[in-house]
Amino acid sequence: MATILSLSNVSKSFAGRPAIEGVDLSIPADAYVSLLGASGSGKTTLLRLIAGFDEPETGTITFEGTRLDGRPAHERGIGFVFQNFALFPHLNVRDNVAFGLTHRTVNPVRDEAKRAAMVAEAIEMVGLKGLEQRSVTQISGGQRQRVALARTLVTRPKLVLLDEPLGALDAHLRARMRDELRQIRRDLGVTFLHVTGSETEALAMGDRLVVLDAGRVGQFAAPADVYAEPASPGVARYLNAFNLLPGRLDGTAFRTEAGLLAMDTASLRSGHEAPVYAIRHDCIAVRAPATEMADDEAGLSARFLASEYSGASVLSFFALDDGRIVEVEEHLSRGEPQRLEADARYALSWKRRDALVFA
Ligand SMILES: Nc1ncnc2c1ncn2[C@@H]1O[C@H](COP(=O)(O)OP(=O)(O)OP(=O)(O)O)[C@@H](O)[C@H]1O
Repeated sequence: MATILSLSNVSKSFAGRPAIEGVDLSIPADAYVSLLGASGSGKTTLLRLIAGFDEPETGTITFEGTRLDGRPAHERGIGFVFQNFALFPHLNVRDNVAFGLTHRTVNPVRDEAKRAAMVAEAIEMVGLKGLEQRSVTQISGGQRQRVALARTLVTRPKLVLLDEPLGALDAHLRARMRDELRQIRRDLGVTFLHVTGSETEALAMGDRLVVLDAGRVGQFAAPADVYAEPASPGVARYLNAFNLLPGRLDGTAFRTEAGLLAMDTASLRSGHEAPVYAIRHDCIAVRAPATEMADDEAGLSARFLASEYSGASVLSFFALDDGRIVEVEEHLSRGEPQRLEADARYALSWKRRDALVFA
């Protein structure tokens, strides 16, 4: 796959504190790339460096084979859509979309007929046909979001940076816009680099997923691969799908404060400073206390605290003997959820091969 954007050893700090550290990335052309990370992990800083609102202290950024060092934002040919997409309130939908084409310094489109055709095409693409004359103060949040997108797409960038573009929308609209964004991107064949703090959004939308961990690239892979095999406890934490139990290797097992966990040697991922045992929420079975474990299983005893329904699944919270909370996810498609008694003890168990042991 051809590379459209590459970053090599890019770093940026604020008042001596690193925000981005030694980032190397090759973003493929014609792809949807999600960028996930905790608050403060450097996501916005990275986008600002690519867009040209900030310059890196070290490293180089290359876009379509050309180094971007020192080149101002408006000459980079990179589009961006930010969360608080400031539209011009005194202009209607069409004029908001046309604004960027008319006023840009590089290749402004002054031919009126050509400009009108490009604007109409962009408006149609984002599904706003019929609303051209409407003031942007008289349309819904989702429609405003689409105006912001059309305003960027009309300039036909090969790369669009999106910083939490769905952040201001309600849950229902967010879900719908996810599909629309993917579809629009596919139709155009451009690259989207989409920053989100939501792991579900990142996993659902990206063909590729970058996980930023304290200013560094924690992992860059297909979402399914990151989910199945996070590269570090830090990456696993952002996915919000793993129980992470600190402890230490003890012979062929892993010792936690809450008990000894049998493990397969194939589960071991070496090279990590602070040892952590990781087991995904949806890999854990809840059984009667003192249920015998099979030879290929591991588990711990825990006290049931509470459950939370979230549509298709139930998330149950248990306390281990060291007070640590373990989460168990049960998919309702597999049948009625178990009835669990508050404060009662249960045996939590899982297949050893489903665990990852970072040590
Ligand atoms: N202009 C600035 N001046 C000083 N520090 C800054 C500035 N911009 C960002 N930072 C710091 O750099 C780090 C990374 O910030 P950044 O906004 O890139 O994170 P983020 O991952 O986008 O966070 P969020 O998800 O909360 O938006 C943070 O510690 C932040 O406080």
